Amino acid sequence: MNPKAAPSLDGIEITAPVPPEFAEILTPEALAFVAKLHREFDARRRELLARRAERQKAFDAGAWPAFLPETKHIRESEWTVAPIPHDLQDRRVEITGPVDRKMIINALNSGAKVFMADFEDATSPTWTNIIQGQINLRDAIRRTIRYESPEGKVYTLNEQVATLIVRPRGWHLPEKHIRIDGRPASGSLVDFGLYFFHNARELLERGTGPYFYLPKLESHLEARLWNDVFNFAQDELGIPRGTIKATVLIETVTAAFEMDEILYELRDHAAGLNCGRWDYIFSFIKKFRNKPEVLFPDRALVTMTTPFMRAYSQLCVKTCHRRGAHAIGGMAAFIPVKNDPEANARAFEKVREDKLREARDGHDGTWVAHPGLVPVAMEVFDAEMPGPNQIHRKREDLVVTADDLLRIPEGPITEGGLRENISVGVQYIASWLRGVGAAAINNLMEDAATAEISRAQIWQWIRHPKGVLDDGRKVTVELFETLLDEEMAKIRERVGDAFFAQGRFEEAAKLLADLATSKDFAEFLTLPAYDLLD
Ligand SMILES: CC(=O)SCCNC(=O)CCNC(=O)[C@H](O)C(C)(C)COP(=O)(O)OP(=O)(O)OC[C@H]1O[C@@H](n2cnc3c(N)ncnc32)[C@H](O)[C@@H]1OP(=O)(O)O
Ligand SMILES: O=CC(=O)O
Repeated sequence: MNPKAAPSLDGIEITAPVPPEFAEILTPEALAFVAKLHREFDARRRELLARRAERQKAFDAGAWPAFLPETKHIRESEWTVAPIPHDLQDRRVEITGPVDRKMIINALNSGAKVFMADFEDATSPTWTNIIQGQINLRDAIRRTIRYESPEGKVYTLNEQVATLIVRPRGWHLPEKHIRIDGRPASGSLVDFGLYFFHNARELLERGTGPYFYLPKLESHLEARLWNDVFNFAQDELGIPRGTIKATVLIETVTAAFEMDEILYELRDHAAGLNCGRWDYIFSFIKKFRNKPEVLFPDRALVTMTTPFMRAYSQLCVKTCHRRGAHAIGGMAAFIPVKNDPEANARAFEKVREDKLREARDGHDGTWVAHPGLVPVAMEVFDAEMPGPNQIHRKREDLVVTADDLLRIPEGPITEGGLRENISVGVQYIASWLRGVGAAAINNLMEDAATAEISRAQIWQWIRHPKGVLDDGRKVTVELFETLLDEEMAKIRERVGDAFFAQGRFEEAAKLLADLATSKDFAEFLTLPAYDLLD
């Protein structure tokens, strides 16, 4: 791009305030770049979303996902992804977190190898969060970031920090405050475009690069769209193709059948795949919600050792290693428990077990949600993985079939499980509406993906003829509403009247009730919730 040419801002409209510090991100050049991405790719994005809806109709009519016959040659031929840069070779522990200023500093300083800065499920996409997040990342990359807490504690970066990877929003999410040619811009292209425009060169000059996590892909065609976006963006800024490196979250059941194809589409840009386990569970329930055979037990009973989950994570390892890419594990939702040493020790042990299984299965690294968990995961991977990664372990012994990927978990639905889904759903949505996209609830990390599981389960249990509690009661709208009232009373008692009144709990409960009881299943809770956000 010629920096001297005046960018055209025709057709670009910003419907939210732009104070001077936001204007440093929303420069005419950066906005023109985002608009170019939009004009080139938004129609395809919308076509791919329509394709998702068509596929849903086929699942509702009885079809199941399968390994695609038309891409057999990709699965069966030998090829590898392009070489992985030096600072993504060792990814044994990755910490994730929202693009909050203090947390960015804490995460980069945490001792983890990688920090995944999240514009997606850990961030409530208020206008301030999104644009301030870009400011925070810009300053972190240039090492000028500083934060002073209300108590006067000053935060700055250590000499040695984690490698930065950014997760833009998924293809389904709009950015309602930026309209281009009369349409809301894509959240993915806004997050990617602003970050890439402002930072790609700076990152390269500092010896790293523009690295991304790509969420919620449902097919290799969606990966192809990202690849085309990357090529276009690199050409526009005069950066060699292949500079961007992307790790794709395998967090939809349809993507699990297209892991080879996704890596193939992105082969010049692919760094690996990651098992986004919470969204994966959500996707499984969502895609098959209308199938009589599919009914999940309580959320707490579906874990990484449940056969369909284990099958998909093992297939991820095998696929990645055959293609020379990293297979990153997933998130243990346990976080440190304050003021209860026994519960804290149990949480750490759960995380340790989870990471040990991942390391032994062949994963090259894993996710943690909290700096306090970095040493636990690090210790496990240091003991199990002496080299920077274990891509050499090809795991040819593993055979994972379509049936393995589609094995339905079994187990009871309990009143406790229903109550937990209701309580967590309300508390998380209320937090999101207050502008906080990741929250500690009942000593677990909850983000958009975990709340999606909760509300999807309630919806399905109400509708499925076998949605029956282990004490014989059918889950109905009436039972849901009774328990919702009771859980709301408990939340009120716990948080106090004043916070309850201002904490958006009533709106959250209404939204949860709409999501759980409406005839149609909402694709993502963050879409109707976004209408309630500034
Ligand atoms: C399913 C998925 O998509 S997973 C990926 C997306 N989800 C996430 O990234 C969630 C990340 N985790 C978090 O946001 C947080 O850990 C929470 C919200 C769960 C808990 O946060 P808190 O309640 O602040 O925890 P806690 O009080 O124990 O924090 C202690 C310190 O660690 C910091 N901290 C906690 N988690 C993180 C994190 N992930 N990154 C950076 N710093 C963190 C806090 O800011 C706090 O810092 P301070 O002592 O300097 O003030
Ligand atoms: O994005 C991660 C997940 O587990 O979902």
